[in-house]
Amino acid sequence: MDTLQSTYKGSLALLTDFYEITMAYGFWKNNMHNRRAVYHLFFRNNPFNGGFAVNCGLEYVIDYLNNFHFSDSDLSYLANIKGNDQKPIFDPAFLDYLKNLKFECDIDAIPEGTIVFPKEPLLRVKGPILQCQLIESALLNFINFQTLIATKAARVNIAAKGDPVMEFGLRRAQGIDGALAATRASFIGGCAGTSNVFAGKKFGIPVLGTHAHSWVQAFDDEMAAFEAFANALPNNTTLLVDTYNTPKGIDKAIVVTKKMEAKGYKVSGIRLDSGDLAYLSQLARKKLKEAGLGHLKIVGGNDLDEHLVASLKQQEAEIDSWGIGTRLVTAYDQPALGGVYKLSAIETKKGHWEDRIKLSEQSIKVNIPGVQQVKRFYKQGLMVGDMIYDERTDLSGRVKIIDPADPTRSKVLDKQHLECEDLLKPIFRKGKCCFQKESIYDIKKRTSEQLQLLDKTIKRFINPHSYPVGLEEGLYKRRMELIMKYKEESNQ
Ligand SMILES: Nc1ncnc2c1ncn2[C@@H]1O[C@H](COP(=O)(O)OP(=O)(O)OP(=O)(O)O)[C@@H](O)[C@H]1O
Ligand SMILES: O=P(O)(O)OC[C@H]1O[C@H](OP(=O)(O)OP(=O)(O)O)[C@H](O)[C@@H]1O
Ligand SMILES: O=C(O)c1cccnc1
Repeated sequence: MDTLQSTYKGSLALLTDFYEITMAYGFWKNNMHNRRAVYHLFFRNNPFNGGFAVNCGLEYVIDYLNNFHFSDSDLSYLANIKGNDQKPIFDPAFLDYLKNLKFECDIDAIPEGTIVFPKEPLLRVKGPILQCQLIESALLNFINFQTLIATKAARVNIAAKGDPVMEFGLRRAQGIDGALAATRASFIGGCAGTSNVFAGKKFGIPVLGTHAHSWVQAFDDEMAAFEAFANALPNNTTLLVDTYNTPKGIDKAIVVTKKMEAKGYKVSGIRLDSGDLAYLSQLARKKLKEAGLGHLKIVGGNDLDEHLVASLKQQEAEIDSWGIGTRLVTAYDQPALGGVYKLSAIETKKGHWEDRIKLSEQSIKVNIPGVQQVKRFYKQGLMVGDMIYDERTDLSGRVKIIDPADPTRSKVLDKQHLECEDLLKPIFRKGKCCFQKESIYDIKKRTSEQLQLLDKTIKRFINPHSYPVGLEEGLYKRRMELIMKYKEESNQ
């Protein structure tokens, strides 16, 4: 299914920052628009002070690029944008050029659900510079948000230790796509399903849920509310027991459940949404067991995140499944990933590429030049290090990776003895998609398999161990030489 276009019908070419279009115009005016360039999309720090991120959002990128075109109404909108002289900024011949523009870049990207780390390219775009530049903002929008939420979901699921986590975020999400994309990313990150029915239909993922406090308030008493709900949905009933008094609510749910079970129905369980979730869930479990209903599931929620879930687990809360909204879909403690898209090489003559960097006071912010690829090394079933290298480099035998932020940190990786794979896979060639779209279930499976390959010291929430990502020695030297060259030039 075409996820993006079926929601946002028509052209999305204007889903960009205005400066991308003014630069495109500048390239065209200077007859540079067909000069080939390479850009990489990457982030600099793991979100949530964690040790990893879950790559997500590529499907939106593919949909967007498969349909990339400027519609007539886009062009007439651009034709009406005026400069300081009150005259149109763009030459009509440029708008004609945009009208006939066909996307023709090569894209390589890391598949969704892959565990990724700072500095490494999640996506590489190579092609006419005007086209590479125009798509920057949309690509960052898709990948930054979904990677952030998939990572949050993975963390919550790690804390839940295999218990199902239901994503309940629609009502607190940042707008429609903030909810939709967050539901998709949460599922990929490990959630079992969503309360968002629109997203459930669109992505083909399970919809789940219980009932609200308003259901109980709508009846004269709680028992009547429970009975009415259980009778209406006898095989899909989870009763919310905390509207008035939780222990009494549990007792009433037990009475109603026993009646339903006597009639042969299967009630799912109860939900707790306030108070001390450890104490109340233990109390509920005791009461349920005493009533012979130990098999009922207890759902817990209320402003939870990975830290509270971990704490509740440590307190031996008797919670079987978790309902999590606000803090998951809004990435409450870190509202943006901060991924960037940087030019790293340009073709100056046919077949001759020149490295490009942007200097910064902070050396970590200086980007990596070249045409990058990422090689991941594995040892005894665990990921042991990632090497960013220039794909034109001949790599034979042992390779050394160096941390660009701290050259004293280096690691020798032996290509002969370690298993390894290149992470960036071909997605578009000359503007044509060459990647078989993956089902959301396969992507979710990849996340869970990849998390198994990651040492537990990297998955912990407090002071996680930092996974080794370094530059291949030759690329490290090239970057340093470029930094020195540009620094010397700017000092002259
Ligand atoms: N045993 C526990 N350990 C740590 N945190 C808990 C525990 N039980 C609940 N919490 C969390 O503490 C916070 C308490 O929220 P809050 O002060 O709003 O209380 P409440 O019970 O929801 O009250 P209200 O009835 O007003 O909604 C929530 O984020 C909840 O998930
Ligand atoms: O706490 P979150 O992680 O954000 O999870 C979603 C919340 O949304 C609902 O509350 P709300 O008060 O909106 O409605 P309700 O009457 O159904 O509880 C639900 O009860 C959860 O507490
Ligand atoms: O079904 C639920 O229990 C639910 C749905 C949305 C938000 N909070 C809870």
